Amino acid sequence: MTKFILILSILAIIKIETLEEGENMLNDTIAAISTAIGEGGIGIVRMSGDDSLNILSKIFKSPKDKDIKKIKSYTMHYGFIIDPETNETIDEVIVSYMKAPNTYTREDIVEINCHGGVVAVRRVLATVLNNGARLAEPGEFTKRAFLNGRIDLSQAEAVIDLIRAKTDDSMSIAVNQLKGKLSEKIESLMDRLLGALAHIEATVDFPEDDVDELVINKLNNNLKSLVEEIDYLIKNAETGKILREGLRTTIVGKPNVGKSSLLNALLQEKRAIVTDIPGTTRDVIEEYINIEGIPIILVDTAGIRKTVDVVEKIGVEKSKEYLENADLIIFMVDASRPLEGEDFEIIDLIKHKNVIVVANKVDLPQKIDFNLLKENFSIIVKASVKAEHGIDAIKEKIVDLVYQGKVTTKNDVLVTNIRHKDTLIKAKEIIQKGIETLNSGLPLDLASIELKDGYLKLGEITGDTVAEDIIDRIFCDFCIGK
Ligand SMILES: Nc1nc2c(c(=O)[nH]1)N(C=O)[C@@H](CNc1ccc(C(=O)N[C@@H](CCC(=O)O)C(=O)O)cc1)CN2
Ligand SMILES: Nc1nc2c(ncn2[C@@H]2O[C@H](COP(=O)(O)OP(=O)(O)OP(=O)(O)O)[C@@H](O)[C@H]2O)c(=O)[nH]1
Ligand SMILES: [Mg+2]
Repeated sequence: MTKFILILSILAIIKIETLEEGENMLNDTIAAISTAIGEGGIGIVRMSGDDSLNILSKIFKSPKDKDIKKIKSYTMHYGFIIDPETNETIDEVIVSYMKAPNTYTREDIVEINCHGGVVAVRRVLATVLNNGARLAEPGEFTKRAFLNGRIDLSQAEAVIDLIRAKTDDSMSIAVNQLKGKLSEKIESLMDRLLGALAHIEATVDFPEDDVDELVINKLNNNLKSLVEEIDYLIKNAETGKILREGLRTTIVGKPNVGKSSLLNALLQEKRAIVTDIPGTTRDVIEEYINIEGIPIILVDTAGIRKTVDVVEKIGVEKSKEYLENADLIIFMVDASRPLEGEDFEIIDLIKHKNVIVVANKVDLPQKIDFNLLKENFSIIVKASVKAEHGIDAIKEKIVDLVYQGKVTTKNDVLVTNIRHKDTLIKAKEIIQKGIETLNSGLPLDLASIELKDGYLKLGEITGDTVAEDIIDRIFCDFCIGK
């Protein structure tokens, strides 16, 4: 039992260390513009920290001469921001005050609602900074919410996913994560690991007993089902990543097959120029579309062919670059013509990738040899973009590829973040090693070393057991004012 207690105390120390390191920087009051700059009718300057209300009292004047230091939490007040040095009125505003600890950061928060536009908001921010606040780093408000224990790390990461969500589905996954659904799942896995550890320690404390076969079996079963659950999360993470980041989908093909026509059809607008002249598209066109909740970054490229035209040549090189980074390639061919050299060149470039072949122009007499396509690709859709035929079939194939036959409901816990996925993969490997050790005939407590490591690894997802540099890297990706 003593070792079990030792493990718990190690965990406690790790936790205290992360909190203490954070505390040094938590004393000052930070400020930033929290709304898009120069857009919209109102802009918000937000402060967080002990000094927020005091700073406000230096720069705010209410027409009714209210004592701003005595206002109640969660109330709003009308007045003016005045530069105390020059007595100049900067803006007419409404301010709100939220008293710690029931706030976004768990610190005192003051928000100044100014007139939108670039100048007003920037000058109000400058006044706040001149009177005692420090400019917040990107994500620092949310980082404080994390360091002060209101949310854990995976919840904090969900905040940025929420802001960047491109479809309703990616939004609802982020909201679930913000509400702590992923954390609950990870914590329950960690609890079960701790249970297994306790079990091992209890057994090791009675060395005179033979290690019971039953005990090992039970541990094995528990740990294997734990690994299966981790595996399930890892398997679905590919879908999760696409829902979070979007599916990079590149349309390629030789000139004039109808690539830009397909982009326009999927976008339902005349975005790209379409002509019957081969080599019409010269630059890369990138647009967002939403197919049944899946965010798609759709890329139309210059038709790939050998050309002496300098501009087109650069376009063709770019097309090839985009092929490299695509999650999915839509390879378009002209069904009214036999496959030719340029098609085969492209086939060579893409045959080992994720490809949907679209055989376009089936409204015309067909001359293409489908067997040649089938030799290299398994998904082939016949379409006539001009006759608006086959577009839905293309969308269906995309959805199938993303979900790969798996039905994930909105309430399923879905891992969307690569950091989480990588951490789960590592945790799984460590726990599997633990299972091996457990069954190797070596002393049981050797396995507990690995299981403890697995526990610490899982804790990196919620931030329970995570190094400062990882935390810094996460928050520096945030936008300013969040
Ligand atoms: N004006 C404004 N709107 C905003 C935000 C903000 O900071 N300011 N938010 C910023 O992202 C979001 C709201 N997020 C928030 C999250 C927690 C708390 C908060 O005070 N939580 C308290 C509970 C308060 C209560 O129940 O009365 C707590 O957890 O103790 C506030 C806002 C979106 N809208
Ligand atoms: N008959 C027929 N013509 C089509 C179809 N789809 C596109 N076209 C025509 O084919 C020509 C080329 O279309 P684009 O969409 O510009 O082709 P592209 O592949 O983008 O061509 P580049 O940009 O030059 O590489 C245009 O005249 C289109 O109207 C189709 O399904 N059937
Ligand atoms: Mg084109």
